[in-house]
Amino acid sequence: MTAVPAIATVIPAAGVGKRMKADKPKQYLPLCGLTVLEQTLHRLKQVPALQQFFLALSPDDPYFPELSVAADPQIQRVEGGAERANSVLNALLQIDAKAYPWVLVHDAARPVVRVSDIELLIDSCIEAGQGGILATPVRDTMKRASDTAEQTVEHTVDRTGLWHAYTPQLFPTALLRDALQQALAQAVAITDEASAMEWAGLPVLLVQGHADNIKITQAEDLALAAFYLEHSV
Ligand SMILES: Nc1ccn([C@@H]2O[C@H](COP(=O)(O)OP(=O)(O)OP(=O)(O)O)[C@@H](O)[C@H]2O)c(=O)n1
Ligand SMILES: C[C@](O)(CO)[C@H](O)COP(=O)(O)O
Repeated sequence: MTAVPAIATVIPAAGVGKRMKADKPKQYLPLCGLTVLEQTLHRLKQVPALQQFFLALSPDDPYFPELSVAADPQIQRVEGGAERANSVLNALLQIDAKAYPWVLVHDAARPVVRVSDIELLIDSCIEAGQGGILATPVRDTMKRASDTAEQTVEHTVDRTGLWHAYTPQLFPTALLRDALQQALAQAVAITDEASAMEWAGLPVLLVQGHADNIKITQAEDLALAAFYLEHSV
């Protein structure tokens, strides 16, 4: 068993939740008696290797100070950015890469991630000596839409080797920070940490996790997340 080095955890939580169409950002919506964000923090804090959290919040976030976790000394607040990648980079720039040579990034909007999957990701990446992501193979037939006004199929996409990328994503801190900073400086489209590492030509492990690690994005996701929270191990 390889010794686990110190890992900093970044939680992007500065989004507005446009697709949720709710009266507040989705990370603050109620879920099984807590907020979505608190449920996510509860999962992450069950992993002994995760001791220091960098929480990216909107500068004018009025909700977080009302939560009991606002007083948690393990949580350092960081100013969120215009896009998710900017929020993550702002957090990375606050991390001492010598003190925390690895960084795990996990969406606030993914409250049902299994502790066992997080630990599988950590063990797999540290053992391999390279970063990686939780992911699951695509199970549905995938279609590419035509660019006409009506929603029609242009063609079926070969799903061989296609995976859904989830979070957490775990990488060497300095490598991710530098790759993300350079990619954003060159206006590269970055939707997850792995895409910055790929752009920089660095390896990304695919670690198969459970498909119940859903990202709360639209209204129907809340009921599914509640079901998984009440039934997941
Ligand atoms: N500028 C941003 C945008 C998003 N996020 C965070 O990144 C995670 C995944 O992003 P997404 O699901 O897209 O959240 P939103 O951007 O809030 O959703 P939408 O695109 O519907 O507005 C969420 O925890 C969100 O809070 C962030 O920290 N900073
Ligand atoms: C990071 C992520 O959750 C991996 O699937 C996803 O890319 C976030 O995308 P979003 O559009 O910011 O929700």
